[in-house]
Amino acid sequence: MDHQQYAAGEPPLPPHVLIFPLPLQGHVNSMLKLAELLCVSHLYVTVLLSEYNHSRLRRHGDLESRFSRYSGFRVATIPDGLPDDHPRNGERAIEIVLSLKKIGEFEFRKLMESTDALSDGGNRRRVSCLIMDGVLSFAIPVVEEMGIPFIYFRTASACSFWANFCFKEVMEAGELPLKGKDEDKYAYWKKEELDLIVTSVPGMEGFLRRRDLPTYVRVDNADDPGFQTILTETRRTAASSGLILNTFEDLEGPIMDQIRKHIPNVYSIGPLHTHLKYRLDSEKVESTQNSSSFWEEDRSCLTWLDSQQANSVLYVSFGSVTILSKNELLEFWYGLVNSGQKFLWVMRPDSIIGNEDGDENKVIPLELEEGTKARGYMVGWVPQHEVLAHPAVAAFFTHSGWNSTLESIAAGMPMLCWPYFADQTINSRFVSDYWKVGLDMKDTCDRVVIEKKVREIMEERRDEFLERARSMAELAKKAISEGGTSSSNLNRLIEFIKASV
Ligand SMILES: O=c1ccn([C@@H]2O[C@H](COP(=O)(O)OP(=O)(O)O[C@H]3O[C@H](CO)[C@@H](O)[C@H](O)[C@H]3O)[C@@H](O)[C@H]2O)c(=O)[nH]1
Ligand SMILES: C[C@H]1CC[C@@H]2C(C(=O)O)=CO[C@@H](O)[C@@H]21
Repeated sequence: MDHQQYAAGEPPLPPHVLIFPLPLQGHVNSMLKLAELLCVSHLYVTVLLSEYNHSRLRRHGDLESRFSRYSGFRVATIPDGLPDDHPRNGERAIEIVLSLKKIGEFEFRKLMESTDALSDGGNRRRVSCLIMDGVLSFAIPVVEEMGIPFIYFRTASACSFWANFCFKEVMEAGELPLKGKDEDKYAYWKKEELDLIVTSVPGMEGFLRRRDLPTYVRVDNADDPGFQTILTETRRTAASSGLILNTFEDLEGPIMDQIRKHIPNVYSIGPLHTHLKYRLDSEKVESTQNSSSFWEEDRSCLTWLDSQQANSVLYVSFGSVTILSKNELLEFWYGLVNSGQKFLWVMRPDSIIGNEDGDENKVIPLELEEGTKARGYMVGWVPQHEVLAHPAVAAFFTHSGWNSTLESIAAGMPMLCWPYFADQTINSRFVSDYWKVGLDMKDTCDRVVIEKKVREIMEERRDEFLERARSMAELAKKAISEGGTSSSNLNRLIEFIKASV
């Protein structure tokens, strides 16, 4: 126990956890949920955000009001090193990692030294534990010098973490599916070589194909800075006191057993969104419809859903990073309209390449406009948890980001997957071929295929997927309930944090 942290006769100050998510929506969402779970357990928490994202959250989310009931909660900020007009989306999202790798240590050291480890003039204990995003290790030299223990939180799936962890072996086995220099992605997708089974990721030998590997491997040479960064940052996790994953044992237990051979202390504590709701309910804390969105939520979609028949709508969203070319947009649009199904489609304002001047209406053929008026509804950003829980929604057409995948699993919702990049390509393979709760449509963007798959997920095979999705949702519920694996792991994590002061 650190005796300098409280005056004689005063009760000791609570442990102080510093949480640093990679500044992307998908990472901030799940790490803020962990932050709130720790606040509910009366720990002091500081969340470190990038200045850029903090201002977006202040504009569109409800961070301040949501956390105002926790006196031990604070936000701190550092720059991400990118200019304000950097897109921070699409394939360029990796540049956030590369930029922080360059400037992060300097900025983090400055922050920790100038604030005496965020101790607020002695009102708070100095940071006693760091929970760091699993792709960022720049803070580690600083906390090691200060004697602060650290844990990684990888916000992606266990299956993708494990495949990334094995990249070196994949490379040594000659199984890296390198893309030709300047090769167009559609030509690359057609390569038969991508259908070969990967043998060098233990536990996935039977069904993982090269095209299912996380897309960091889709580079023209193994020296690519993005690929190398993911490889080294993932391997570094083994040097930490533990690894937190937003998943649960009944979903990814066998894969986590592989990870535990290298990192014995794995805390699977997901699904975090339902876990948080469960603990807030147990503590009789009102759980508001909280939003940590970087875009304004358009709640009119709920009114539109209210006017639709039960199980009649396909929810379409490709998350916070995906960007589509105008051609891809048209293929999706025709596929959806031609399927004859109702759809609610999230189209972020920044998600179409070349639409910065807001001229999207110029290119929309009349039949698409009419088909959308009759059967569709489009919005910029939605309250996704509420949409997935709405009785009108029958299936989720998703990019297979890990939060969306887990949110869909917890809602017992079948999925049609069109992975865009990163971990999404392996998540979608697990959805279709391991958990069998949906269809994988990777590496194609063709209106005829889209129409066919939409019909399959909405009509022809929905019952089959629904049955498995509902039993998976039950297992997710069991995991976060008292005595469940995620609940016990969260308690174990809190004990670790308390013991490290
Ligand atoms: O209209 C919308 C659309 C999305 N969401 C939320 O935004 C999050 C999106 O996260 P995710 O589904 O994980 O996708 P990305 O935003 O693409 O997340 C990034 O981060 C994830 C976690 O590491 C990775 O799995 C993804 O590949 C990566 O792109 C989810 O919580 C959604 O509920 C909304 O609230 N409203
Ligand atoms: C931009 C990407 C860097 C790595 C992150 C990731 C992961 O495997 O942790 C998944 O998708 C992206 O969010 C991140």
